[in-house]
Amino acid sequence: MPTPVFIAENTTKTYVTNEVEVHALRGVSMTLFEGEMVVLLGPSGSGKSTFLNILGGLDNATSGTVSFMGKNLTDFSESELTRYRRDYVGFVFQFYNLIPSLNAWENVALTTEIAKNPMDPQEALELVGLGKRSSHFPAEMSGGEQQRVAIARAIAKRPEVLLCDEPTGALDTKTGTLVLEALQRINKELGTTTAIITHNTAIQQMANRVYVFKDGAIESTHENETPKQPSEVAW
Ligand SMILES: Nc1ncnc2c1ncn2[C@@H]1O[C@H](COP(=O)(O)OP(=O)(O)OP(=O)(O)O)[C@@H](O)[C@H]1O
Repeated sequence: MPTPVFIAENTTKTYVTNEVEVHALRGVSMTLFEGEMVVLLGPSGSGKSTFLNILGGLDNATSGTVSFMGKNLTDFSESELTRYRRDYVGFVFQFYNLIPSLNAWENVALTTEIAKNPMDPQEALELVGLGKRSSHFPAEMSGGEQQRVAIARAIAKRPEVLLCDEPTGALDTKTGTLVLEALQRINKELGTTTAIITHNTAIQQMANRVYVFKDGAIESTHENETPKQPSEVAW
């Protein structure tokens, strides 16, 4: 039996702004298993990022429970959440958030210096196919290369989970494929449980399991018996 990493049960999230309530999540239940790659699809505003942020300890649920490896995240204090994010979670966002004045190696070293059991920054860069670019600065790299540095930075601390919010959203097909190949390689070689939010429905073909969000709930889910390689996915 695969081990559950996350178990979310009936998770809701209501944002209240100027007395207006937005029901971003209306009762999401989902189990993510160790080593899985899942894709979250759904229209804009359907709650995907809110859910991913709750899994990653960047936000908290209004009701329901979310457990990570048997521990209830909803009971964590702020300092426990900070430790959880630092030790267990890698984040990748649409925009790479690299420090322009640091080269690729130094950008990755920023996280390895505070991690418990990090890999060498060079090893992380090699995993994403940028072993030869470690002394290059962000301005000297393409968008896809910068995103791969951001992925190297996220995985260099050997996180249990990698949470990616539109990792290819700013990229063309060719560079996007390289980024997806890096994510798939990390998932396979390190066994990192990976969740990817995307608007690109073709990307679902590389996942083990797909969840489609609608209006703050999961509208449908399905499994892929044989996930495809990014290079086989036409988009
Ligand atoms: N901090 C916030 N304060 C108030 N409302 C918010 C906040 N964050 C998200 N929302 C609202 O919650 C709903 C869900 O947003 P969310 O970003 O989770 O959707 P999404 O599916 O990720 O959308 P997208 O694909 O556009 O990123 C939206 O109506 C959004 O406006």
